Amino acid sequence: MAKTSLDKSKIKILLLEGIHQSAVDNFLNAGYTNIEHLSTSLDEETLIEKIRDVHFIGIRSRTQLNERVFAAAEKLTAVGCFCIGTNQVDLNAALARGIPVFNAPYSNTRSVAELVLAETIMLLRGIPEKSTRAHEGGWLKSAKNSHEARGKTLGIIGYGSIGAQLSVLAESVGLDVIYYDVVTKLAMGNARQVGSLEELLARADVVTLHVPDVPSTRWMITKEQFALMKPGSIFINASRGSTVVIEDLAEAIKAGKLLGAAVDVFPSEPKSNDEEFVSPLRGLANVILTPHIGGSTLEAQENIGVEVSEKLITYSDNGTTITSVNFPEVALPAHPDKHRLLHIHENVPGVMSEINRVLSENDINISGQFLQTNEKVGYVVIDVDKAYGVKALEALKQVDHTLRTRVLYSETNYQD
Ligand SMILES: NC(=O)C1=CN([C@@H]2O[C@H](COP(=O)(O)OP(=O)(O)OC[C@H]3O[C@@H](n4cnc5c(N)ncnc54)[C@H](O)[C@@H]3O)[C@@H](O)[C@H]2O)C=CC1
Ligand SMILES: O=C(O)C(=O)COP(=O)(O)O
Repeated sequence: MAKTSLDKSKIKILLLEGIHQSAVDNFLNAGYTNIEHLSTSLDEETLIEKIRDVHFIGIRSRTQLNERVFAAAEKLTAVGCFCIGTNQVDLNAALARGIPVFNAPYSNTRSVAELVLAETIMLLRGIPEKSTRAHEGGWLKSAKNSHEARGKTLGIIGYGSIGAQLSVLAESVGLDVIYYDVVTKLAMGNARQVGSLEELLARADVVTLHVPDVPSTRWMITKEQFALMKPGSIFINASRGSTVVIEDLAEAIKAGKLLGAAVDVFPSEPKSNDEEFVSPLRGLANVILTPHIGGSTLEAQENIGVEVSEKLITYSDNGTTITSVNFPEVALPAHPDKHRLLHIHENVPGVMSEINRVLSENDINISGQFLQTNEKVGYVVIDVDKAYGVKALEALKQVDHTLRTRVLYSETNYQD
């Protein structure tokens, strides 16, 4: 088993928001036993207190890791977002402290695509309203405003992992698919990319959003965009609540411009299942409201638990940062007979020569070196002979612009 600089039982892991047990099992199997596993998110003050002695934190979309939280997280080594979105994490604050952030870019995409296809069909048939009326003792048997999906046009905004999968599923029930993306994307099946958002809005019977929360998508759908949509069309958002002006959506539905909507994500979401959900969409007919559960299936959550815990374990055991969303990516081989030094520094000229100088001045023999940088940070990994572990780490700590250092001891000569 790989040896880290700290005894694994001293490496504290905090998992929030009901992360799947598969993650806990994975950590335990890898020798990490100091795990706190909570079913909820934490408010900022509690999180700040708790994170002080945490080495690895696992969160989902609800926990905000901002500058204040990072400032308190003195021992934090890496962050795992057990979801796709990383907008809840101040990635620059993490990077400035030499903390890589990982996520699970694919594991819940199918769950979202299935839900959106199901909602498309339900909304085209006016099922939410008919079902609500039946529960109340009413009987809305009518074909008015009810349509088959076959031959209707589905407009997908953001043709990434979710949008592209939805495209394939949608064609299988006879929907014609068009999509708009800021990047030219390979079309699945018979889908066609359109040149502008305006064109997509004007042509689609059902519009669905699958973009990340980035500056270009903030409030990208407002009353102006609803005005461009076909009368009687349907709008779906399972991306982020920051993309749509929700009051404008409520207006478009009340005015009868849209026949229905399904919304899974909101500008403001309850912090826990005990908090009231407040929204201008509440009570509107033919509107499906779901509590941010697009990716919440047992299958997705189990896979995410495995995927992200593996990334954290690999970083802890071996230093590999492949697929990190904010950090220079380095893929590293095993180091059975060498100690491994990890040095994270500000990316300014001269740091590498300084590192090599201090190692050479201390007569430390380098047997392997790996370097990757991004705009702000450099990540260098140096394998050295087993005799030099602690000495070399101390030398590296003296280098100007150092953000963080760690040593991973040789698997054949563990020193705590
Ligand atoms: N409701 C839920 O539970 C879930 C929500 N999500 C959300 O869905 C988002 C999308 O997920 P993926 O498809 O996996 O992401 P992705 O990164 O694979 O795809 C996003 C696509 O949006 C495009 N895009 C970016 N800015 C755009 C703009 N201004 N206009 C048009 N297209 C733009 C990108 O080029 C990319 O093709 C995530 O970022 C996350 O916020 C993801 C999983 C679950
Ligand atoms: O994967 C994402 O980005 C999601 O929005 C899902 O978030 P969750 O893990 O359900 O809090």
